[in-house]
Amino acid sequence: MNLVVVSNRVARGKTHEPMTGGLAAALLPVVEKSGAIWVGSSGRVRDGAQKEPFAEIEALGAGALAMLDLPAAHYGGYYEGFANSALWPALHSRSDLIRASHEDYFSYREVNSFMAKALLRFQKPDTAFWIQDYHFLALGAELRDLGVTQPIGFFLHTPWPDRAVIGGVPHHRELVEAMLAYDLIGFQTQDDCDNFLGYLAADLGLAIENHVVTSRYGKSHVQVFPIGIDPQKFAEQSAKAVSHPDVSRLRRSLHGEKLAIGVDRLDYSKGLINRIKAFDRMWTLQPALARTVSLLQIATPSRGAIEAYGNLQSELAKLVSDVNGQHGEVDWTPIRYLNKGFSQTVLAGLYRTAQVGVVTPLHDGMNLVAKEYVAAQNPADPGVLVLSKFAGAANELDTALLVNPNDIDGMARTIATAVSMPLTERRMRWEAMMEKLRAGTIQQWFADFVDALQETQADKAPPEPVIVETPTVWPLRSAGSGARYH
Ligand SMILES: O=P(O)(O)OC[C@H]1O[C@H](O[C@H]2O[C@H](CO)[C@@H](O)[C@H](O)[C@H]2O)[C@H](O)[C@@H](O)[C@@H]1O
Ligand SMILES: O=c1ccn([C@@H]2O[C@H](COP(=O)(O)OP(=O)(O)O)[C@@H](O)[C@H]2O)c(=O)[nH]1
Repeated sequence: MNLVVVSNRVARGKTHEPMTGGLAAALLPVVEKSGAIWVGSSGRVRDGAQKEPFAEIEALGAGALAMLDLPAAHYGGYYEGFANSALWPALHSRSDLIRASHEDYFSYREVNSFMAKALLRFQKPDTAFWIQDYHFLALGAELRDLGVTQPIGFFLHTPWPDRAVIGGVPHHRELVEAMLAYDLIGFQTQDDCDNFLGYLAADLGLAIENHVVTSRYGKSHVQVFPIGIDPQKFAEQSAKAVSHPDVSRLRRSLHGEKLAIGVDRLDYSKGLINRIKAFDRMWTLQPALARTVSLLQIATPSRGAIEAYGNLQSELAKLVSDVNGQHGEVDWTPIRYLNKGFSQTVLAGLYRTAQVGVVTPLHDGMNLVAKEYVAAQNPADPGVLVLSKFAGAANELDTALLVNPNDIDGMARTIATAVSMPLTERRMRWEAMMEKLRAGTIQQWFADFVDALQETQADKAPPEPVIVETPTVWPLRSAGSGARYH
């Protein structure tokens, strides 16, 4: 099978650089090994891209990475607009933040259609397409409209909320109907899957049998595939990274004091405000914990052109400054707050240095940081994970200290409990979590999805290999080493 993976953001094979987001971080090692072609945005835009598309193509393991310049006229409306100001807030149950104009929706559909046409160049008779995430809900339908009959799968990395919330997204009905062009639709958790099926049944009046729904496109299989990490890799990296200059400088600066760590994109879904308030509350209620435990919060800038993100950045910076002003001493800073990214190698060492990992999103598809923190611990003296019950990861990491991120007092008490947890209990909880991580690796996730996508073809007539030639399908101009695709 010739696999074509598609996502808005792609990652280049450089593990010494920070990864922006879990999707790119998770896919890089597995796509690299699989020999697939990974197609996504180059992060650049181009006037007239629809007439003359431009892709930078480079080798990626046994396969290739194709990075497309997206149409300048539609990029903003697609990425900052419909994808991240309408779909993202809705998918994270923040109806209050939904902002969507008809122009943005038009741009979103234009970029989906642009991507579909670009993908035809990578199509072979035995191709299977695997589309990632909410940026491309309608890409499968666009491909079907272009005559593609090969298997097309879709995986959503975010939550799928209650049907009432989805109902608040303009054009929700046509988008969900378009999703039914996918042969396989994957979700992170059973709750997401149930919410989606609930929408199909109640809003579209569709019958669902054994997680299979039939629409004008045929059958779509709806299943759960919790994304994982490579725990072995994080364990090895973290053991090595203790001697990295950033990690050893951090350790020396602690003077034996305990450390809690948070690593998040600066996103309102991550619950950063409530987290900082919980630390504030903890130091207020238990002053003995001042100087005993501090917080290192890495908050990597994200989607800064969107108002809600800019507002969060200002609010958070002010809150951190207030809390440091309140609890700090001439020789002690309660919160080290960094707006920059680190490579995963360094992160692994930072995770291992911290006795407590705090992962407290209000809603999160999975949250790979939670899994990475666990995998990076020293088996002889593991740290404690404080984890929101609203992160997808909580389904597997159920021996973490689970918290309600809206309950600031509760979180404050739980962080204090984590700081003083005895070694035997830490080990017991950690070993149970490691077992789950070893059972659900990223390699397993990738293989399970691809196998399930192939299985969806069992009840179909063998596909006619269709290579569509229409005047709207253009050749890609390319740069780099992969000209073999053109
Ligand atoms: O590409 P950006 O706009 O910079 O955003 C970064 C990514 O954020 C989201 O990541 C999700 O995927 C993770 C892996 O499955 C999951 O653990 C996390 O809960 C999700 O939030 C987004 O879904 C990606 O498309 C973005 O690339
Ligand atoms: O400075 C940083 C911060 C984060 N990450 C990576 O970014 C990903 C974040 O994924 P997660 O699922 O936690 O959240 P997302 O940002 O995708 O919503 C993880 O793999 C982290 O290791 C990184 O490489 N450097």
